[in-house]
Amino acid sequence: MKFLSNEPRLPVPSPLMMWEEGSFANVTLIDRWPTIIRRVIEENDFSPLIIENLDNIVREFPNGIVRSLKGDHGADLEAWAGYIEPWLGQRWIDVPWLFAEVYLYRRILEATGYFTPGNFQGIDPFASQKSSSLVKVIPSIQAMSTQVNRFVNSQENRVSAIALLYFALWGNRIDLSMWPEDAEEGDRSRIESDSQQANILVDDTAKIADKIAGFRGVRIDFIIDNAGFELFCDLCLADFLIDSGVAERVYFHLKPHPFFVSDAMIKDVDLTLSVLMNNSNSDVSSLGNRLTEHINQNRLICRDDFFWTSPLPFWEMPEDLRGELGQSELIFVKGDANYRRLLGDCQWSFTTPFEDIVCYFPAPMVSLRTLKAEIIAGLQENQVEDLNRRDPQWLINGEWGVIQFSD
Ligand SMILES: O=P(O)(O)OC[C@H]1O[C@](O)(CO)[C@@H](O)[C@@H]1O
Repeated sequence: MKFLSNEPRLPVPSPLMMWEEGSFANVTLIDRWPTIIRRVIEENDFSPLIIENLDNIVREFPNGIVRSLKGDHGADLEAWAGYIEPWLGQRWIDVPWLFAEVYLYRRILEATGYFTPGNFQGIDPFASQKSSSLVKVIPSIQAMSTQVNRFVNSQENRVSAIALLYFALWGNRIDLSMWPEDAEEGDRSRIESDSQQANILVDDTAKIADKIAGFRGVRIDFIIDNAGFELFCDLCLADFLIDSGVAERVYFHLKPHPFFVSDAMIKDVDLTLSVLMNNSNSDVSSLGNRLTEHINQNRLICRDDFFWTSPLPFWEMPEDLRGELGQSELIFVKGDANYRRLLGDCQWSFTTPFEDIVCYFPAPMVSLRTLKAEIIAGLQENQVEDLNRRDPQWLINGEWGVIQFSD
């Protein structure tokens, strides 16, 4: 029997909070957010007033109070009045982590005048980090473009699809809110084939490849996460789906404004394509040209929507967006923050069946996510015990991934 509902099938547990000392959410509030804001100040040429606005946000952590947004001309102000209402007047440390984090990124834009007519309107405070991270991964992009062009000319569609799914997963290891592009972390775009499979905790790739094998000229969607190497990997998968005839159209759902440092907007797709097209390596430029052709022919379509930058769980998706996504045969949900929203950022037991939570999703979906928050579903009990023994940081270090399919 098909279960039809707009909500998870199980009672929803309470959300992840930030007050628990030692939790990743607490470290995020106390250490990571101030670092992110200081970096925005260093990397931009903002006015003294804007710098003061940004400094003031840092001073609010952790005991400052959640307040309404100022009338900064954002098209999302009315929606935000509703999101903030339940938490108004409460301390940052006492409100749910997901709400606080999304509110923080909106407050940064209020502080920098992103929506306000004036000198800094439309300036992406994270632009320089995004573009230097893209430059840094050019060698990986060159190596991968050669491979992708081979996939496109090969008859082995199943093998190609599986390889590209792994790339699209591990591309999510790079995330500038966690690992700034100049961090001494080694090259996170390096994808080693042995760790590709060994570190995947749930791997539904075979089921997805079977599903894709049955498609001809369908619609496929991506709820996109980071710009840079991850977006490049997503573009490679989209290119393959279109070229192989699997998809007639691929839709990319992007953020309407800067978010979580490295999240991709439509302008980041445009920038990536122009970097690819202008690269001196012919494998890279031909891939860039092909992707641009897909855009020109309306086969690769980029959309944005304020729902993607809201603090709501995905089961509160507005009806029009739900109807739109419902036309898709398969939706790739990319990255950690989107995974948190899929699960409502709640404290599910790690062994809760994934399907029992995400059954509300409007179309078959695949989550491709490396773990960067203390939330997950769909594991086996012995897996959790084993991971706790082997790698105490397994939930947050980005070294482990899931490819979880819900039909
Ligand atoms: O780019 P991603 O994969 O969505 O990750 C965003 C990161 O920011 C966080 O929200 C923490 O600040 C994590 O959940 C996640 O690691």
